[in-house]
Amino acid sequence: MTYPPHIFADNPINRGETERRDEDWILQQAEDPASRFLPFRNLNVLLTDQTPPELGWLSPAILRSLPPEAVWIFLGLLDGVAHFSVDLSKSANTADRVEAETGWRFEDCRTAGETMSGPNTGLLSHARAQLDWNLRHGFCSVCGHPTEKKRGGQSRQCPGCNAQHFPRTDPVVITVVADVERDRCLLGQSRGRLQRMRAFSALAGFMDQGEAIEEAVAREVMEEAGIRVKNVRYHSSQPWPFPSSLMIGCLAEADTTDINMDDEEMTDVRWFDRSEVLLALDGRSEELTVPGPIAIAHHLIKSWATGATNG
Ligand SMILES: NC(=O)C1=CN([C@@H]2O[C@H](COP(=O)(O)OP(=O)(O)OC[C@H]3O[C@@H](n4cnc5c(N)ncnc54)[C@H](O)[C@@H]3O)[C@@H](O)[C@H]2O)C=CC1
Repeated sequence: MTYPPHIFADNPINRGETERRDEDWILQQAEDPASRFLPFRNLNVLLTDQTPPELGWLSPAILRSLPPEAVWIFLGLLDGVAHFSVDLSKSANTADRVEAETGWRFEDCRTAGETMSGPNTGLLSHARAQLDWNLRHGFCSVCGHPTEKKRGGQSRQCPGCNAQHFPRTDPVVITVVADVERDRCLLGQSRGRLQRMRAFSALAGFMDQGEAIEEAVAREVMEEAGIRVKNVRYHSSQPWPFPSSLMIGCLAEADTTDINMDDEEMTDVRWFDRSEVLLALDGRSEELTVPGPIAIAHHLIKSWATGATNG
């Protein structure tokens, strides 16, 4: 990894690719008192009451208070110890009891990413995305039959038609476009979260099928801002588990500079001078607010503004 790891990246776990092929081994690990379970409630994660908080791991005893259909997945091994995640959404009493007995709390994962420290945010993004995928794929998309968890939740299989299903990741390109001649960069405010925060960010959008990264960047910037780009360069990437995106961070140069905004998706698109962007990164600009360090957008903007390149 050439960039200092992003929040939600740098997962320390060994995913146990060989071990997870043995379904009996997984069941044994799920009963081993040394194993650890990370509970989620409505995709909110259990966090400890430390400062900063850490992931709230429980012992396998938690499984005994859950109905047999409760969804749990094998994440992998840390120092040889099996680590799992488990869904408590349908067991409100158990979830309430866990909070009362530990003094810990279930927290929205984005907030968790902002408040935790260290590489365990990578483990959190892995656990959230994989649990969410398993919860959403209880039925076969080919024949409609209920599916079965395989390899500890790394895939699902349909006993009706034998189709195998694997977790999907949705690639999203996100780009800071520079106007090299006038030393400014292009940022936009999309409807929704950025509009509510009155913030501007790098332009982002889901990749289409049959599209290269460079093509997706050019299309998204043209769609949202009406600007043609050249010299698209990859910067770094960030897993973004809401629910299953992979942010592909890029830098590009403007080939044209007249903005023609898509006002269905965007509320504003503007060029910002480097001096204004540097102030905004420090939270000292009256004109511009940019996303915080949890977002790859922040690091792309910073790379451009400070002249730092990556790779
Ligand atoms: N970590 C970061 O720095 C940033 C992360 N993001 C994330 O990137 C993603 C895309 O960003 P935006 O385009 O602003 O998002 P958006 O969530 O506003 O999506 C735009 C449109 O794409 C469609 N869509 C939703 N899910 C899709 C999917 N899986 N595949 C294809 N199309 C889909 C929907 O019609 C939606 O209205 C979002 O998950 C957003 O949270 C966006 C900007 C910064």
